[in-house]
Amino acid sequence: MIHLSGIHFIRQERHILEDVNLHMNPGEHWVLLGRNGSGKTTLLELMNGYEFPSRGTVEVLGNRYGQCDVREVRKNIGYISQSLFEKLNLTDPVWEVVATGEYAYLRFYQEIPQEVKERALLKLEQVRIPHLADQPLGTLSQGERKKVMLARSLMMKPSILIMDEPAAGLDLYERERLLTDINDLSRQDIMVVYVTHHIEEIIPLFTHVALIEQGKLIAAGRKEEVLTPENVHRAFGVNITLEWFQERPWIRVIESK
Ligand SMILES: Nc1ncnc2c1ncn2[C@@H]1O[C@H](COP(=O)(O)OP(=O)(O)OP(=O)(O)O)[C@@H](O)[C@H]1O
Repeated sequence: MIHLSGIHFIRQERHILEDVNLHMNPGEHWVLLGRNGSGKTTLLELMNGYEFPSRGTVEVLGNRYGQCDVREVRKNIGYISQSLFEKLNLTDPVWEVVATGEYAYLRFYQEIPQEVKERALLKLEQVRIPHLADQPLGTLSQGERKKVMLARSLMMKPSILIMDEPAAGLDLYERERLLTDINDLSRQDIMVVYVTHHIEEIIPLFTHVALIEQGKLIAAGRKEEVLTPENVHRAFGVNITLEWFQERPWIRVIESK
């Protein structure tokens, strides 16, 4: 599905990604985990074809970037990020914001077909906020806004859904509600790629983890094998113990004296 091979990404003489090899196959759901500035968002931008590597190849859904029409490939990729949210109009009603996801437009300039409106309402039900359909986007809580983004990205039936820190800034309650909706995606035929710095956001849906540190992959593979205290220490520079509870990893920080 997504194959990054021998990726180097150099900008302004800085080696931002160095020899990254990452292969994500059908049936897998991935978390990219690493500190601030480690290169996670850059990896997502390469997968979306918004950036091109200085060296190496990117292949998504059987299409090699540089030899295909990236815009066509993007029609199968949902992307949830803060920068996309900032482009949406806060005065638009929620159902309309969701409906625009159908065509990957930011706004409609003509009447929205009834069938598209109905599908938008269904998506809002799926993320458990049907009652907010007519409210302007700007009146929603941060957690509700993230759910709108999720519903919107599902409108075009993506094969891959890429999320860049969707739970950032949410309180515990809102974060867990959003994670429940994301976990429910296991019932659909969508590969999820999720970026975070928080280990406890690795919900049961996710099968694989890639740990990144200063542009290099420390480890990538099945989550149980990658999430060792040694690897986490290499990625975050913090000593921890890690416990699995209800299929999620939870950490305790060990103070170094
Ligand atoms: N086009 C660019 N030109 C110069 N520097 C860049 C460019 N793109 C990314 N960087 C730098 O590369 C590093 C990695 O950035 P990136 O946004 O990928 O990190 P991240 O892991 O997503 O961080 P965060 O968790 O803080 O969002 C940062 O230091 C950033 O400033």
